[in-house]
Amino acid sequence: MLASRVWSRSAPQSSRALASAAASAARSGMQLSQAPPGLAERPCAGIAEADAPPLCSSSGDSRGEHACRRRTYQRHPVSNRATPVGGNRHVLYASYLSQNQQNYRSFSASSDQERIEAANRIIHGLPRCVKIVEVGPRDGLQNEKNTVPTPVKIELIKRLVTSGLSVVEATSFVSPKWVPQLADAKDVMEVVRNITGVSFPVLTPNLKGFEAAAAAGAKEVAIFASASEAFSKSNINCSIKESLVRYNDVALAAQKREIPVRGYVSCVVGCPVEGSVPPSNVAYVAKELYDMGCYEVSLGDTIGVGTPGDLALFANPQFLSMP
Ligand SMILES: CC(C)(COP(=O)([O-])OP(=O)([O-])OC[C@H]1O[C@@H](n2cnc3c(N)ncnc32)[C@H](O)[C@@H]1OP(=O)([O-])[O-])[C@@H](O)C(=O)NCCC(=O)NCCSC(=O)C[C@@](C)(O)CC(=O)[O-]
Repeated sequence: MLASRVWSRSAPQSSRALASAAASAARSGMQLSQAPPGLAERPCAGIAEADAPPLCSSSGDSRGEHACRRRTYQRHPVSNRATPVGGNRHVLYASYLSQNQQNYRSFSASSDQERIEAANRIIHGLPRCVKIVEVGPRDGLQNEKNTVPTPVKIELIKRLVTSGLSVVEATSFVSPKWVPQLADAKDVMEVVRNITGVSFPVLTPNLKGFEAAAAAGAKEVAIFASASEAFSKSNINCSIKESLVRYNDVALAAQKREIPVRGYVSCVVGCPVEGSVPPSNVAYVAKELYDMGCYEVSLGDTIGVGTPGDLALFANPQFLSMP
C-alpha cells in the first residue's frame, strides 16, 4: 500500500512522533497534517479555541464530527481563497518542535529519572487525535494481481465504515487501461454514494475522470501530483507541469459543482526511479495544489524511505516558501 501524509489540518509534534506517524501513514493511509504559513486554520467542532491542545492531528473529514481541534490549512472546500484563523499557530508549533527536540536530546543523554521525565513530556505532547484517510479499497486494491469482484469491494468498504472510519477512499476514476483493477469505479460509487456520514473521495487524474466521478455521484475527489518528475511520468504519463495544468482543470470543474478536492503529493522524500527528491519540489507542487483550491494536501512518503529529519522539514513553518 502506498503512503500518504497530509498537510492540511493538525500540527505535528516532535520530529520522531511525526516520522512515526508518517510511517504508519505509509502503511495504513493515515494522514498527518500541518499548516503552512499563511494558510487557513480552523478549529474542530466540539472544542473551544482556548481549550485546544497546541498540536493536533486531524480526524474525520471536513464536517468536523470528531471532538478535536484541527489545525488546518483547510479553506472552504470550494473557495479559492483561504481565510486565516488563529495566525500565531505556526509560532506555537515551531517552539513546540524545538522543545521536543530538546526532550529527545535529554532522553538519549541523561539519567534514568531525566529520561523518564523527558519521555513523559514527549508522550504528553502527542497529538490528541489524527485524521485517518483509509485508502485500502483504492490504493490497496489497485495493486492486486487479480481483480477483486465489485461486491467484495463494496463489502470491504462497508466493513471499513462500520469499523468507525469516516473517510474511505473508495476507488479511482482513472484509465482502465492503466488500472484495470478499478474499472468498476462507477459500480462501486453507485452503492457507496448512498452511505451517509462518511466521505468517499475518489481519485481523478483528469477532467474525464472527474466528469465520470461526478456523474457517478462522487461528493469528493482527489487529484494526485508527484514531487518526482520520473514518478509523474510513470504514474500518470505526463510531466509535473502538465499534470498541474490538468489538475487545475479538474479543480475548476469541481469548484463549479461545489465538490471538494483533496490534493496528493507523492514521493515527497524519495522516488523509486529518481532516488532522493528535493524538498523544494515538494513545496512547489504542494503550493500549486493548494493554490488551485485543494482544501487539504497530503504529502506522501510513497515508498516509505523518510526519516524523522526528512519529515521534520515539512513541519517547518517556512516550508512552503522554499525556493
Ligand atoms: C492519467 C492517465 C489517464 C493518462 O493516461 P494516458 O494513456 O496518457 O491518457 P490518454 O489521454 O492518452 O488516454 C488513454 C486512454 O485512456 C482513456 N482515459 C483517459 N483518462 C481516463 C479516465 N480518467 N477514465 C477512464 N478512461 C480514461 C482515454 O479515453 C484513452 O482511451 P482510448 O481512447 O485509448 O480508448 C493514466 O496514466 C492513468 O489513468 N493513470 C492513473 C494511475 C493511477 O491510478 N495511479 C495511482 C497510483 S497511487 C498514487 O499516485 C499515489 C497516491 C495517490 O496514492 C499518493 C501516495 O501514496 O503518494
